[in-house]
Amino acid sequence: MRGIVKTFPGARALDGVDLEVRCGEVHCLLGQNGAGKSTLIKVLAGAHQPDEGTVLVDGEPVVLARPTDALRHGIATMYQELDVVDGLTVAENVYLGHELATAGFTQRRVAARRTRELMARLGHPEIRPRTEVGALSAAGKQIVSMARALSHDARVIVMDEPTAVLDSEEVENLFRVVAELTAAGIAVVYISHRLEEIRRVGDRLTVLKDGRTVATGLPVASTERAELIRLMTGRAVEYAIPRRPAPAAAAPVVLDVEGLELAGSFRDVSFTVRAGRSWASRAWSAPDARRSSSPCSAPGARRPGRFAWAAARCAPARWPVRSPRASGCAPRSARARA
Ligand SMILES: Nc1ncnc2c1ncn2[C@@H]1O[C@H](COP(=O)(O)OP(=O)(O)OP(=O)(O)O)[C@@H](O)[C@H]1O
Repeated sequence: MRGIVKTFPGARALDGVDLEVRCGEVHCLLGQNGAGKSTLIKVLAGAHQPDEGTVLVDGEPVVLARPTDALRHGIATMYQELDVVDGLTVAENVYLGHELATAGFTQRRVAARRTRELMARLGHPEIRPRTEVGALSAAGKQIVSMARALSHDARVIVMDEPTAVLDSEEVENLFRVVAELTAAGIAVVYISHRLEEIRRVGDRLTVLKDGRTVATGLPVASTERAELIRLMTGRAVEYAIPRRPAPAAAAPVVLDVEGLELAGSFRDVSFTVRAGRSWASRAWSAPDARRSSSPCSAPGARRPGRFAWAAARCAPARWPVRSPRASGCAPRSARARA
């Protein structure tokens, strides 16, 4: 992609972006919110038309006027907001928009067989072709979306925040699939905000800021984290994440949680938070600490600090949560702090 410009009313989303992706690499696309990543991949997917710039496939300029053009050139996109149809079966979703040429019953049988093969390749043979997609978890729907990308014989697969809906085991499976795809020469454009993940999975990276390419083709392995933050924010790391003065060791406890449990979601979570401290959760990395479908998993509740309070408000049976008042702090300021 060369010199891509895209303007919306009131926003110049892309202001001359360059991106070069090679066969068999994982090319990570980084940038803060609003940097232009989604707009760029929508141009690549044929969903947006650029105002200026060129897209080249194998060195030849192509026009991606609609999503089917992108697919024809082997570019498939898995969007963050899962684009599967709940009321259709897995096989119908995989072949949606490019139904097999054979008719009726034969078509359904062939689609089912190929879908089974794709699911086995993706490490999920338990996802049956005739299952209705609405019955699958978010992670299952993502696998269907990936199977659809593979069914197009894609040469470039764009993954927009693919791990956002996955737990740690499913993330490992995704990384395995990505390694298999790249070993077969398929290029993956990988968008993520998680720098550790990029470090694990990526080969090269491109950083966008305010609709411009600020770095492209950097090797992931030798690019320091601090450099990435500087490129994304335009500021050195000490300014992007200012140092906080260390809290006094004897600072009062504002929140004290012991043996927190929500059946099927997490167990035995204990922590205390002292005034002036931030608290980083380890709960979500515990083997059995999975995302909950309870009200505790409401947006924001996954953020560790708020999680503590959101969980406290859900109040299941076994929660010896000691109130800030008991530890001698004014509840109001404690709540504000948390
Ligand atoms: N359809 C639209 N109409 C108007 N402005 C838009 C539209 N789509 C994107 N923008 C604007 O373009 C800029 C780039 O947005 P974009 O969604 O591409 O960023 P992003 O890097 O993907 O951010 P995020 O990580 O939050 O998804 C933002 O200022 C956004 O508000």
